[in-house]
Amino acid sequence: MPAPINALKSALEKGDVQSGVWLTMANGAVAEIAGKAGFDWCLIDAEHGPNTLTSIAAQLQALAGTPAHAAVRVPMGEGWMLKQVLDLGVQTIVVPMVNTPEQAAQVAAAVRYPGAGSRGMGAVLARASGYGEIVDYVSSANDQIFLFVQIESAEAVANVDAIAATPGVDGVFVGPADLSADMGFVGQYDAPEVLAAIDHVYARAKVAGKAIGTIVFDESDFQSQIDRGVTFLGVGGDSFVLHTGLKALAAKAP
Ligand SMILES: O=C(O)C(=O)C[C@H](O)[C@@H](O)CO
Repeated sequence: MPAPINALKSALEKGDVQSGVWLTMANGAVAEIAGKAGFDWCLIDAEHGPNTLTSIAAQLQALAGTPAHAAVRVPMGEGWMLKQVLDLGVQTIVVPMVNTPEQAAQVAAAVRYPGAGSRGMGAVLARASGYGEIVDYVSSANDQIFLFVQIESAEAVANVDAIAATPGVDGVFVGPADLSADMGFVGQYDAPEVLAAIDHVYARAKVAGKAIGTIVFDESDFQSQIDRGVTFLGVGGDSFVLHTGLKALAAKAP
């Protein structure tokens, strides 16, 4: 029995748009609600969400019972973090702050077993292999990994060709908030210089044949992102929806 097919990877490789939501509340019930809401994927954010391996595991178990594909963003591209998250069974990984091809190569190696990387062996006892049920996990896991590296600094933009060309990098994900801040336009996601940099990243990712991801919060931006080549489209976050939804409800309360 091989590793499960990564349906999100299959869809992205066909160029299908896959939209999803950021999960930052570290809560299994929230993950379950989001997973059943109709999104193609839910991303458990361990960079800006208060997530631990325990809360990530709980959300993965919750999402397993829903149609949504589970992705995880690790806090940084550290091999030990990636190993632990992969052993939980995650197959789609987003790594923030990848600025150089050397960093891209390091994280690409960390998420795949020898032959294509340096991922440590341990899954036979882990959730990833069904605690040993998936006897061919190690020999089949590499092909089901989808790695997004985040382009979210001026340095990363300057290095985008080399980063995108890195073997094992499957997609580039633009972080508008950090990119605009690093470029000197804090909070100004629509500054012309920022938009030009993002367009450059998108164009170079297309040349490299890699998937493009980003996250926007205004539904009026969704189609333009898709028109520009984004297929892994974040459309919002759990806490933001809860905040705005509860405020709207409170406004109606007698
Ligand atoms: O820099 C960004 O923008 C991202 O990487 C996405 C944010 O971290 C996410 O919290 C949505 O704003």
